[in-house]
Amino acid sequence: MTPTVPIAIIGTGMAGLSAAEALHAAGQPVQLFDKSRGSGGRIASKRSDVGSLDLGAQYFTARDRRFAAAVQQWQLRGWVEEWTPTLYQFANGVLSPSADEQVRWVGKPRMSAITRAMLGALPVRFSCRITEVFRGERHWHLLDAEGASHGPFSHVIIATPAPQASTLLAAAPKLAGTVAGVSMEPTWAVALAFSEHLQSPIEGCFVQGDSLDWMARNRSKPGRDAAQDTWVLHATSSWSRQHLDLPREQVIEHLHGAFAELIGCAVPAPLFAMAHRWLYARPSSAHQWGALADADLGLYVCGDWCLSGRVEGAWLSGQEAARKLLEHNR
Ligand SMILES: Cc1cc2nc3c(=O)[nH]c(=O)nc-3n(C[C@H](O)[C@H](O)[C@H](O)COP(=O)(O)OP(=O)(O)OC[C@H]3O[C@@H](n4cnc5c(N)ncnc54)[C@H](O)[C@@H]3O)c2cc1C
Ligand SMILES: NC(=O)c1ccc[n+]([C@@H]2O[C@H](COP(=O)([O-])OP(=O)(O)OC[C@H]3O[C@@H](n4cnc5c(N)ncnc54)[C@H](O)[C@@H]3O)[C@@H](O)[C@H]2O)c1
Repeated sequence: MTPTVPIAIIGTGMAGLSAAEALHAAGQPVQLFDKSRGSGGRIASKRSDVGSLDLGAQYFTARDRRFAAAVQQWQLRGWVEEWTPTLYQFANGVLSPSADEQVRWVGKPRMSAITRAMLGALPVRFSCRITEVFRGERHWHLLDAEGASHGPFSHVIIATPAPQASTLLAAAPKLAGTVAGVSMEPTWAVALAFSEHLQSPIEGCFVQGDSLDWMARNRSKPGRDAAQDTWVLHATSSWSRQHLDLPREQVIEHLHGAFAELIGCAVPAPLFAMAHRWLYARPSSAHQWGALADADLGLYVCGDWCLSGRVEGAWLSGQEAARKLLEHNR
């Protein structure tokens, strides 16, 4: 490996940052890219007039020993805290308490605080959508949507949802074929804020319904702005797929209605409402790939969809991409 030529990492979600951290710790220079204005990907917190709202990942669990050790470090640094919501479930038309023993973690004071802290001072270019990944005589180069080229790079790690990764894999047709076979499901997310606190004990609720899948009281998480009663609602994959192009106001109206019917208390008109569409929210099925690679070429692909489709899976997949890269180039 030529230590002065950096490794390009496309995507600053949990998978890309996990790979970046591992490579940086091994003394390898990295250069990150993201099409968004900030890091985090689906670990997203939207700043709004009613405080910061976690619109993507709501919390995460740590079942793998290695991930649990990383989370322990994050906790010591104050990046994450345990969230202990009063949990409910809605199943077969019945709303009931559903407490359990599962430890659930959230970023503090917002979910995206974790990825922001992981990025630290690593070199990154935001608002830079990579459209092409190509190999020159010795090194890799990237082309962005503005037509600018970036490089040279010794290796490239693509850490995006599968449908976005497959379009960047023209240099490795076999890998591209595998990745193109992964489908991902959408999720509509809606945030609502009420000026008065709703008369409900619910802080998180797993819903088995036609349209709603999950609802959470944002202010029940540690470090959140508690002035308003803010809620985040997620629609099911199938409702989201069927209503992919519904105007945002209608998505808000529908999910607000479903929420009001379910929660069992008076629900006034929200003083704030917004909707966000996640096109590639979760893989349709889980895989056990860890990370994918054409190691001879120097191309690696990682993301939650290579494993469990959760924050933990994304972190593990990034670690695995870095491990494969370092091992192949020892
Ligand atoms: C609504 C919702 C709720 C969820 N709830 C939970 C939960 O409660 N618990 C849990 O564990 N998981 C949850 N998840 C899943 C979790 O968010 C993901 O598993 C994890 O964040 C994925 O990380 P990633 O790095 O693989 O991908 P991403 O976070 O999607 O990161 C990919 C990054 O690549 C960038 N990118 C894409 N294409 C390009 C390009 N061409 N050029 C440059 N940059 C590009 C994107 O902007 C993005 O920042 C949820 C997801 C959603 C959407
Ligand atoms: N909306 C999306 O796009 C998206 C994408 C990825 C993950 N997620 C969600 O992220 C969560 C992460 O999963 P995890 O395994 O880390 O967390 P987890 O163990 O809390 O939940 C896993 C699943 O188990 C069930 N469950 C857990 N505790 C329950 C309880 N007390 N009462 C009733 N049902 C309960 C729910 O169906 C839940 O979806 C899941 O809820 C998943 O649906 C959502």
